[in-house]
Amino acid sequence: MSFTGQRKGRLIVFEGIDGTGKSTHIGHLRKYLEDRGVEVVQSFEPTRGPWGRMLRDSAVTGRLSVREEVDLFLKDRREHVETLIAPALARGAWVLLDRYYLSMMAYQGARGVDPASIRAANEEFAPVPDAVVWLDIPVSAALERIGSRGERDAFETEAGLTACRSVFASVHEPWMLRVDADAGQEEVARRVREALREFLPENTVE
Ligand SMILES: Nc1ncnc2c1ncn2[C@@H]1O[C@H](COP(=O)(O)OP(=O)(O)OP(=O)(O)O)[C@@H](O)[C@H]1O
Ligand SMILES: Cc1cn([C@H]2C[C@H](O)[C@@H](COP(=O)(O)O)O2)c(=O)[nH]c1=O
Repeated sequence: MSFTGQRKGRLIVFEGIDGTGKSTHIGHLRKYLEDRGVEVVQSFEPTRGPWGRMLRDSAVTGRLSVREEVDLFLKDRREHVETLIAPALARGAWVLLDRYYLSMMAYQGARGVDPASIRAANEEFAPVPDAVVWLDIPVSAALERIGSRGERDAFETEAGLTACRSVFASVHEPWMLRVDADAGQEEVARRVREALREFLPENTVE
């Protein structure tokens, strides 16, 4: 089975290793779209639901086994799709997500689970994105950005992030849009709009 819900809106996902600027650039894109009259629903994974909270707690209190992570991320995402993503797409909103199942391919993939089987398990119920904006920066630059905001958590080791970046790089799909995010915020925001040009209202990029 794959997702069969109505899709009048767009599903745009921001992905990348930690500290690449996903939440910053979702904010910029949201403003750009809302200024042009588009209804935007912004969300993130792991969510604030019960499964998502267990996952976030584990980043601080001690990492779960990879099987437990897979199980919890799938439960969290299923609930996210049912309660927020599918209804928003059905009514025509644009859904901007900070992480989705590409993160699971990268992060649980980096812990030894086959990324292709993770993708297949997710696509049984989760809508395939219209576009994934992969914000790419070198791991050293990401660690610098993470470092400047305080302690790193258990998901944020150098070896782990290097492995995750390789998984993102291995996804070759027309909807996987790599954006070089190792530049100032204004320039990266412009690159994001350029990458999404075909989707944007009136096809304009300013
Ligand atoms: N283009 C940029 N150049 C320099 N710094 C940036 C840029 N974009 C974001 N930052 C800064 O980098 C830090 C991380 O940004 P942000 O929280 O948006 O990243 P993120 O990808 O959402 O992180 P995480 O995945 O860890 O939640 C913040 O301090 C932000 O101000
Ligand atoms: C969706 C998803 C996320 N993760 C990891 C990736 C990050 O290290 C954390 C979330 O932290 P953020 O600062 O809120 O981005 O969760 C994962 O391992 N698998 C997933 O499916």
